[in-house]
Amino acid sequence: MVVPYKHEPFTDFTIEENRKEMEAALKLVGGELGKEYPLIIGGERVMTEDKFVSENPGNRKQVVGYVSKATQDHAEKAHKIADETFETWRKWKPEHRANVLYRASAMIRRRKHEFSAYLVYEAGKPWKEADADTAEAIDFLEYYARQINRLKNGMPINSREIEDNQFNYIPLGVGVTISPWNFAFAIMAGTVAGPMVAGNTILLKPATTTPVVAYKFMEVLEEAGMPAGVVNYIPGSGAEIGDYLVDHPRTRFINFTGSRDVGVRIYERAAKVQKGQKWLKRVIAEMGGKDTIVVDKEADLELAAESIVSSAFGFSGQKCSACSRAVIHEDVYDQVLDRAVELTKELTVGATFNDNSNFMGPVNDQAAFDKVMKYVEIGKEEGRLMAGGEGDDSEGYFVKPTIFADIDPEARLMQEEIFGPVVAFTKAKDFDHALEIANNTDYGLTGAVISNNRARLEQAREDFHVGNLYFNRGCTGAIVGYQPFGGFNMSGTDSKAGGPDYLLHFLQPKTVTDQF
Ligand SMILES: NC(=O)c1ccc[n+]([C@@H]2O[C@H](COP(=O)([O-])OP(=O)(O)OC[C@H]3O[C@@H](n4cnc5c(N)ncnc54)[C@H](O)[C@@H]3O)[C@@H](O)[C@H]2O)c1
Ligand SMILES: N[C@@H](CCC=O)C(=O)O
Repeated sequence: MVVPYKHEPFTDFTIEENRKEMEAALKLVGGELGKEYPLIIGGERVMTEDKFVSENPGNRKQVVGYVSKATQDHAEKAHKIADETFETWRKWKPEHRANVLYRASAMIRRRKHEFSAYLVYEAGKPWKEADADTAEAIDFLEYYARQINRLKNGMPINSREIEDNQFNYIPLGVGVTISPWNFAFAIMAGTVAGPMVAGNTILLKPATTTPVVAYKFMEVLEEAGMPAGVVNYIPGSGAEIGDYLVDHPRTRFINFTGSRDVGVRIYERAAKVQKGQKWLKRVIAEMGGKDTIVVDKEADLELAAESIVSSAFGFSGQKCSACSRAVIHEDVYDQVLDRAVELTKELTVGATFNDNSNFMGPVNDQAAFDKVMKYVEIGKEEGRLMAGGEGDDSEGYFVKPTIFADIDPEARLMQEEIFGPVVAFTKAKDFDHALEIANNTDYGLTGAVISNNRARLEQAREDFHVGNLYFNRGCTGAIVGYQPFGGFNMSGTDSKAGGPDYLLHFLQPKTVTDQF
């Protein structure tokens, strides 16, 4: 019998044995860098001339891998194979599909640090962040495998004397998973595993800067017993194959995680019924955030400063959940700001593949570096620079953790997703005003309130309009099965990854009445 779900524990790298194991994994993966990777279509390896160069963002000269780039012809072939494979995969017993995920998860757990090492090289993650990403990938596989077992017999409904009514869930068909680079393993694996275990077949288009870790995941799925053609690996550019896959009349659903602009584009395109299309496509689009921590006047101010700093600068602020706005009651504003600045100035920034002591690694690539530095310049015009404000892209893409004070709630720094280590502070005259500012964005993903006043926390529970709300802690770090994750408004369709309803997005209920 399968034991009840429990999330994968994080590794404590202050323990020497763990540190040594991670160093050994980094060495092992270091020896694998620079390889060429093919597409995987129906289990077949297809090497293309044209390749993505996946670089280490902490050392731009280091190539992590050369990854084959799918064309529209490859996408078409993969689509056909996924369509054919659906006819057999959908008939697999749900518990047998779940067994593939249990096996894959066990294999990843045994090679946990190896996967984290890929994330350190390919995404520039600090060890702790890489370890959390790998743990979350394991969690998604374990959790969704259990969830399909919960749904496999449908739901009870009523029957009259002369009939037997049954209500069951069946899969949808071929889905396209389009994943981001920032949780290059967890989100990629979760957005594949959920629909897959539900009986759908998948075309996986991973982010172009982190395709190698996705290839390693494909190898695990295959070794764990996934039949050829169930998940097809087709990295490619958004412009060349992204639109093609979204528009394809045989695409049944799109499971997207990424930026608001791309999510909205996919949503609009998928709404158009194409020639030969027999259904309305489903779109699951989890998008950006502009997340706020509110600090009340009655609050643990040390906790407030620590929560803001860790949520703003963990993984260089490159989380959709990252705190990019701190809204502080005017009575305690200066104290919280000063302490956050002090804590921020203690943080170290540098490469993480050769040094675990750096709190922050690089940002993702040149485009991310340029974007963050552009916002630093905007911030200098919109407010007071209190910490950071500098970047260095000579070896890798490093930006110092940056705090701006006294930013107007309507300013660009308070409204636009930066996706880097920049947080804007603003003053609220009372708690109502703080919530008003917190809700004043197009997004609605995460938020936190630091307060010792129960009535105000309860007020926030009702009025702070975000998909994931936290009290007296930071606003990042949702755990699969404990804090189902997804946002409101322009943060997306609120699919709640890692939640009990998630698989229903990839299933359709069918009612059968047998009259006697
Ligand atoms: N809400 C969430 O759960 C969540 C989680 C992680 C990241 N994010 C968001 O993701 C963004 C960062 O990730 P990113 O930079 O990889 O996002 P992105 O939108 O640039 O890319 C995401 C994916 O979309 C693909 N893509 C680009 N153009 C496309 C097109 N025309 N058609 C189809 N696919 C296309 C990319 O290649 C990539 O695989 C941030 O906005 C962040 O907030 C949200
Ligand atoms: N689920 C992650 C964020 C994912 C988006 O980047 C968190 O809760 O911090």
